[in-house]
Amino acid sequence: MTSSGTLTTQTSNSGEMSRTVLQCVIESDVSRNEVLREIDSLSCSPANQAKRLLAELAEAEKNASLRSGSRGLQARKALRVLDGRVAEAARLLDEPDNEISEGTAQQETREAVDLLSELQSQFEQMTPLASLTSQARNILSGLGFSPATMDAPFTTLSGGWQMRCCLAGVLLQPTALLILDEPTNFLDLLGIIWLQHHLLALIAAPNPPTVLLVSHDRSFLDTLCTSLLILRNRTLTYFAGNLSAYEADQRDQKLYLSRMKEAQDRQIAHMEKTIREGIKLGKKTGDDGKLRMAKSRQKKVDERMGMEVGKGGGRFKLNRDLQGFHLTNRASIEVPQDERPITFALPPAPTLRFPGPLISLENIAYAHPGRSTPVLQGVTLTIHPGDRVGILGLNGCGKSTLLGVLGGKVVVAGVERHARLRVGWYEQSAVEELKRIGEADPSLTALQELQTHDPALTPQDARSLLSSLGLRGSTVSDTPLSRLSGGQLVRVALAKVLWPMPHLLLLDEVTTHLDAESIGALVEALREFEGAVVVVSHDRWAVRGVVEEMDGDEGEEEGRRRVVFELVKGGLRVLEEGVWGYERRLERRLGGLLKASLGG
Ligand SMILES: Nc1ncnc2c1ncn2[C@@H]1O[C@H](COP(=O)(O)OP(=O)(O)OP(=O)(O)O)[C@@H](O)[C@H]1O
Repeated sequence: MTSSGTLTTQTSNSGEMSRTVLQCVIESDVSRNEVLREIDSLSCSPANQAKRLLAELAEAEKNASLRSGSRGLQARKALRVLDGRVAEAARLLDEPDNEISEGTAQQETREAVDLLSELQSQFEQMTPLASLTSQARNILSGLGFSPATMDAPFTTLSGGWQMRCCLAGVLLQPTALLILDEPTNFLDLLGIIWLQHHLLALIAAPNPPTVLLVSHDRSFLDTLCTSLLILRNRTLTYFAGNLSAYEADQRDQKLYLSRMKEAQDRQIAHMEKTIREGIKLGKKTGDDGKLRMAKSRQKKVDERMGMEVGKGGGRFKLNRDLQGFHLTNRASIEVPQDERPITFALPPAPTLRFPGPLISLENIAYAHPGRSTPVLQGVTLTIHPGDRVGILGLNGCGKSTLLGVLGGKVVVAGVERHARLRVGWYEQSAVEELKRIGEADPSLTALQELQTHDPALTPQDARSLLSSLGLRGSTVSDTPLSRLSGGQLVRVALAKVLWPMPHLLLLDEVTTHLDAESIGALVEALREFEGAVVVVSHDRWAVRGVVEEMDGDEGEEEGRRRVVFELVKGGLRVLEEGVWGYERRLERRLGGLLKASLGG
């Protein structure tokens, strides 16, 4: 059976009050449901199928040309069907058929029996419920559910966990086409790594589904994708390879074509010079040979310069590589022009009048009101100007709470700040907050919102700040906030964080609504930023890009500390092997669960 699973369509299926998470996941198997429904409709609708079948059989019984044995057999078959005893009916179907005469009644009976037989074979191919349940439990574990949460009612879950449950439902289905739209959005790194391995195993298994994946997580995309569909300027292009390969190919193509064009331009200039000289000399001396040679060269310049290599990499051939009517025999060399590149330009960080650390936390502890267990305990951390600090950790380990302490919202003992410290804090909920503001005032624009944030900000300064983050023109002054995309709202939120310019930037899951190209541009800008940056993210590529040293960095930024911490059991632990080491550790931790999720 060919079917497709989508993450989005499952939400409403899972909304019933009493069903547990596990039930929701199992029942979201659409192909299984389809077969069960059909069997159900055959056996449970006496008003149509059953009555008609029985009536036809009774009619057939009266027909002298039918042998009673055959009629009896058909009747028994139908009754089994109507009872919903599918396996029993299939066994009867395997019994040798008796002689059956032609006729409408018999024809319909035969159709019903065939249909049942087909349903039976589909049903047999379906995973038995017991193993489906254990598979569902493994998938839910991989996505971070504890056994207790699996048996809790679906409606008691938060939005993020409900989305994980829907994702589990999609992953459970046998499917020919698996469409996943930003599946990592609600996952922590452990969940992302599990999903990555689960999908890798799925596509390596016999009869793998085609997986159509939309994601802004580069590491995830690069590991999984074997080909890309690039939608740009309303045109869809195909590339055989992953995102890194595509970018490298684009760079190589551009370099190759621009070198080819430069060389050919020099050659043309030289040929034109010799043509001019040849014509001049030919006319002066009356040498027709020179004039003929100049003419032939001119023809070559006019018709034969351009692409020397065809689409397949071989010699350029007019018929194959340049179809249609053309005035020349070659395609001209088109060096791909960069589209308006996506850039983020962060204003320079202000300097502090006197030196010293920006902020120090000395053995701090914090428990949320009403909670007995502290979410932070014994945390010691010092941040100096220019530092790059990454904080990784599983969902709920306290990363946002720690940023709350650094940002001054959560007040605890043991915190010392530089007297002039200005902190810019991009909160995880920044986009949702802007959406709320936009809904409350449907005419409010990004420009107005920025000026509300700081009335001292002139419209020109607000425009130039938004423009440095990639928002320009009528998008900032005419389009209401409520109509901006998630990526555009991230830019508005960042503009608010960057004004007035902070010494310390706290970024909590800033990549969530950005596309891969924008994330690349933001990472690039953050690498250049002179102030200190603390980044919390489940995006391995982004944390690596902002915090860790890259080739060619050495010696460039003396004194800049780069460190990645894991926040675990309330405390910070330095990840000596950085993001890479953490990823490997999580893989080891997932161990058997990775094998179990595919029933292996
Ligand atoms: N205002 C609050 N009152 C009570 N508990 C809270 C509050 N805010 C957060 N918590 C709890 O504190 C713990 C840490 O939450 P926090 O948001 O800091 O984690 P996190 O590591 O940032 O999670 P995530 O990766 O999901 O963003 C969680 O168990 C959370 O439920």
